[in-house]
Amino acid sequence: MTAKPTLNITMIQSDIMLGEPDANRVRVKTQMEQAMDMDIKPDVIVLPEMWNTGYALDQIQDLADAEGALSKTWLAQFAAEHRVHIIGGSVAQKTDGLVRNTMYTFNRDGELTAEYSKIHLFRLMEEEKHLTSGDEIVTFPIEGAMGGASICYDIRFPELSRTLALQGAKVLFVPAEWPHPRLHHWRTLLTARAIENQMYVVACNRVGSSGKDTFFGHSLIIDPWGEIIAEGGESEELVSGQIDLNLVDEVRTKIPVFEDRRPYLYQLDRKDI
Ligand SMILES: O=C(O)CCC(=O)C(=O)O
Repeated sequence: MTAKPTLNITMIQSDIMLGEPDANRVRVKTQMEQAMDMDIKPDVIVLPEMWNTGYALDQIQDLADAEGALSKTWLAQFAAEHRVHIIGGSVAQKTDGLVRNTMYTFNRDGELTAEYSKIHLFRLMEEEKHLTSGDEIVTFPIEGAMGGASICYDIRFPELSRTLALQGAKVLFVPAEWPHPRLHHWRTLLTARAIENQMYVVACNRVGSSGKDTFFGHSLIIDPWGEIIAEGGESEELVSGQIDLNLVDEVRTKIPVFEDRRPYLYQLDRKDI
């Protein structure tokens, strides 16, 4: 399948009710329906991180979606019914007794195209005490091109987005629950990932508060030059923008970073440091 050069993206910059998966599903579904009612209908809908439970980590063993079954079923149905790609943010899901922070993606036929579990767990929020990390780097087809999966804290690890780009990803998707006061880090890291990998970055952050954390939204679409195409405010909203996949090739031709790499010089591992 040849790539559709332009894609309309809508990010669901939602608030999330702590520990209430049923209510969150209803809320997110309503917002997705609003997105499909817009004049410019999205080709791709993107949800935030852990939208089913929020960071209800103390109760996560009981709240996590068993094998992600419920989340997968209704996201697949929505994708097929509305003929839209869905980057399903992430959900807490429990498989074989282990809870992971997992992204599911679907194509317009409602077929599951990828399953990615967050590989870098965020100790500042004690994720590592309650969740099990994924151990696989994941790309997926999207309209004839390739998307790369990452979740929130993952963007602090440039090795991940570089590996995804080397595997062919042209768009990096980043569902997040990123709180104040680190807005400067959010913008800077996302922009850097876009510029250094000459790829689009589509980052959907939640809003609202939970415990001591306030999540600032500012969902972003950034192009391969590092220019901001769309940015949300700090309240619930749909944040939309159009991406042009041809621009990725244009930028990579103009400044051939991938040809100029010297990978054999970058081979340090921990024992060499
Ligand atoms: O890296 C950060 O500052 C925020 C990361 C985070 O909130 C997360 O991974 O859930």
